[in-house]
Amino acid sequence: MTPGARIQAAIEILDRVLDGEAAEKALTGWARRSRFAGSKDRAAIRDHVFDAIRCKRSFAARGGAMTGRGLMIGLARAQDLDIDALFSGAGHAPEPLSNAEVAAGRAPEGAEALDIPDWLDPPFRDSLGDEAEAVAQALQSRAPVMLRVNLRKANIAQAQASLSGEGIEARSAAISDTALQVVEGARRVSNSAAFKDGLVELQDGASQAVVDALPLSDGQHVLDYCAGGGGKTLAMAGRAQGRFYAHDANPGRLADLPVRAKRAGVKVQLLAPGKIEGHFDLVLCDAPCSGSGSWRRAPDAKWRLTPEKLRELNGIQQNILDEASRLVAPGGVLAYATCSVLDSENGARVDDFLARNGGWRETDRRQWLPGPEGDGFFLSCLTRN
Ligand SMILES: C[S@@+](CC[C@H](N)C(=O)[O-])C[C@H]1O[C@@H](n2cnc3c(N)ncnc32)[C@H](O)[C@@H]1O
Repeated sequence: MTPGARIQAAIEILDRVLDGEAAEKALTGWARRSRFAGSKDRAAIRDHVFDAIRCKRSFAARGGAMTGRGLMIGLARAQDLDIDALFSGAGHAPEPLSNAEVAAGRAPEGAEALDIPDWLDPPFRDSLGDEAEAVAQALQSRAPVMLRVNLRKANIAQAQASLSGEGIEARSAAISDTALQVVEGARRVSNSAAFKDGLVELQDGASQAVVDALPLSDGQHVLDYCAGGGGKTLAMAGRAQGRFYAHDANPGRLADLPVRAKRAGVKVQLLAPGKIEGHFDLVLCDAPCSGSGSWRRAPDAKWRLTPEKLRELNGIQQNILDEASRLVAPGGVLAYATCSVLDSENGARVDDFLARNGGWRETDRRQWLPGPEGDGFFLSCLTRN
């Protein structure tokens, strides 16, 4: 496909996304209908689509319309691409710009320029203070591809050597001593021997840093209360020799965990909702949240969040803290984490829990902002007296 034809494909996919279809579904549907497209075409189109969703407001302003075509004109202007060459009308490229389109478009301003919804601008700024603009800008760009080295199976150097043998270059990252940042060959990772043999997992750097910060030690009974796919369960099991349990309100989410645990060479026991017995030394609640710290990876979530949905999430987070706190042994730790940068999901939830419950003290609180090696994350460790 020519660069122009890739732009036309992105326009068609974005029109579906603007009509309400999820980005991944729109991309998959397009790929299924377009067997002629090679893997490089699909990757380039995916990049265009995700770049445009991350910067939907600012690109629409620059491009003069909130349409697939407007977004791609905005992208071409923002990224200083050759518009006449891309919008040539030749072959499968989009039609040249009309005089009205050439005249349309303006520099975005304020929250629009930062690609933050207007309603969210005040709580976003209140939560992040002087860092708000830098964080919004970080959320406008692509996320790094990060791996976690499974220390049960390899050290950093061994994992790097194995990856390198398959054309994947990865450098160690300051955010965690298990983290590698892939700098070349990212698309080959999931088919590599290092991945299939359990030496590495795909995991964001800040997710790894959160696990590094947990008070884990050998022999503990550890419950991952909101385990989802089990990324953090496996990261914890990679760090210490203990008994690891995974639970999720939606047990279907745990479906892949047994296979992943086997690949990683660790044991994890799954616990069904309502079937948790006893107390644990450490209970991790990686709570459902807005995902605002990881909007680079899932940018449509940024535009779907509403004040009502955020309030609903705050209620769920409060209930999870209450439920999980009952499972912590005396002297044990309740670790509350989100991949959000919004205070209503982070510090405010913990403060509310502490105000309503005696017998706990906060022994750690940390915030990671979206950066070159990781997403935004929050962690609070509450120790039970
Ligand atoms: C942020 S995700 C977890 C991601 C996972 N820890 C990982 O690292 O891959 C949050 C999870 O919480 C689960 N969840 C939602 N409400 C819950 C509840 N009341 N109790 C337990 N889990 C819940 C969701 O099904 C979802 O899988």
